[in-house]
Amino acid sequence: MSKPEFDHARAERAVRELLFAIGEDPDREGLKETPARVARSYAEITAGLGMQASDVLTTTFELGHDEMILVKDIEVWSMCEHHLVPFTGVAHVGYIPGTDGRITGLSKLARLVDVYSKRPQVQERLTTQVAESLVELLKPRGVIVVIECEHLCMTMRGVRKPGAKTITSAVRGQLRNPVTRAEAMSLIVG
Ligand SMILES: Nc1nc2c(ncn2[C@@H]2O[C@H](COP(=O)(O)OP(=O)(O)OP(=O)(O)O)[C@@H](O)[C@H]2O)c(=O)[nH]1
Ligand SMILES: [Zn+2]
Repeated sequence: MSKPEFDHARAERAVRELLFAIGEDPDREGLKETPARVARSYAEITAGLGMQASDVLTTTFELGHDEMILVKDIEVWSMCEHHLVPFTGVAHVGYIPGTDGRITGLSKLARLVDVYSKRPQVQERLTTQVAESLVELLKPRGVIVVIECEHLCMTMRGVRKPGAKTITSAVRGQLRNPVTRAEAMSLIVG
């Protein structure tokens, strides 16, 4: 699949239109550079659209490790696809290597979260995409992904419930076993 290109000129035109729509003057001093800034900012916060999991899950090692590996508290900044405002929190990503004992670099798990969070998203899909790409690319015996986020669309507008957290999980393979799952959850919560 070819990478979608970010169209800066189009984004700038759209921001200029939006400024008109809210009754602002995009040509006034303080706003002159705003369309270009917002376009650059959107290119950055949607950069995951131009990437796929295989771009980041590159380094794998044959370590013969067959116990769970868990990276917790990975910072998440994503964008709610309904309102285009951020949702933010943490992701916990764990897996039990496959029978070949192949593992990946720890940072790659955090990069994987970035691939799927840097785009318009819903939290449920983000959670499943991270889990399923690990299943596909690492062939692990089990995977657990738990994501806890606060959605600014529920905080700064609409229902206005600051502090409300949404928790989603995706569990695959041996981590569905109640004992293994409980061990993973105790590491995440503890
Ligand atoms: N399931 C799910 N819902 C989300 C997510 N992000 C935002 N939403 C919800 O998407 C819904 C969109 O509802 P709509 O009724 O179409 O939009 P709205 O009128 O702006 O809704 P309010 O936010 O209730 O004011 C809202 O209930 C949001 O809370 C997400 O990641 N997952
Ligand atoms: Zn929203």
